[in-house]
Amino acid sequence: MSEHPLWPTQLDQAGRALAAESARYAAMGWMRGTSGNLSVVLGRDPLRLAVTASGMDKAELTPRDVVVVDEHGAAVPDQPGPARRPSAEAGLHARIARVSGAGAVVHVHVLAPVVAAERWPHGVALRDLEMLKGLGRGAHDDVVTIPVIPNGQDMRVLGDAFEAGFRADTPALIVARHGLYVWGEDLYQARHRAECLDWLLRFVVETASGPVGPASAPTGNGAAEPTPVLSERGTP
Ligand SMILES: CSC[C@@H](O)[C@@H](O)C(=O)COP(=O)(O)O
Ligand SMILES: [Zn+2]
Repeated sequence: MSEHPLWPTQLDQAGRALAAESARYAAMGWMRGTSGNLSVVLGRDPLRLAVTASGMDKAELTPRDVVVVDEHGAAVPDQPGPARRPSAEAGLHARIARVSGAGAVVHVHVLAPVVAAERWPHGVALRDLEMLKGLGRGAHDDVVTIPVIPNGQDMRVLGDAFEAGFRADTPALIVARHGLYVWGEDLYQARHRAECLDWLLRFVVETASGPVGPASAPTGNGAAEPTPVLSERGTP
């Protein structure tokens, strides 16, 4: 018997949405290989999320390739669907959903955030760009700093680092040398934010100037000097 009587219906709806969104991100090249994962909140008391199953081709997910997890990202007993392992990063999804109050969290392996974090490892500052309105922020007279945390495999450590830098008005996080997390009220708001943020981060990466070298003094971007990166064409 399921923990919650609404689960089978809720999970079916969530599974359809998660599979459709995953296919869309995969077609965009943001979920290469088996990378990336998505979640939606099913309930808050106690916290329960439907998260994409681990290690699967995210272009090919079916509505049954989702797992219900708890506030720590652990699969709860008596899942309605087939046995699946939850995303290895479900713990960070749950933490983000709990701390931010978001209804959906998306994690994609898109390149621009990772390149930006390489250049500004203490946070990527964005300002004076119309696309900031897509994050719910001002196009002018506002500086939006996207936090950067180090990569790791322990989701509690990543969750602590996320929470330490969390601001309610900044719905995104870059995990260095890894990828991007964005959240919103639902999967659609989260995607719209992710798309705007990709544009913004591509802009700052492609318009950044200055020598490539070890991180040092702050720059006009409000973060650190660049460290070595490859361009999107793969050249230094
Ligand atoms: C190219 S595999 C990348 C994974 O290690 C991980 O970072 C990822 O995004 C997907 O993990 P998953 O467990 O399938 O949700
Ligand atoms: Zn990942």
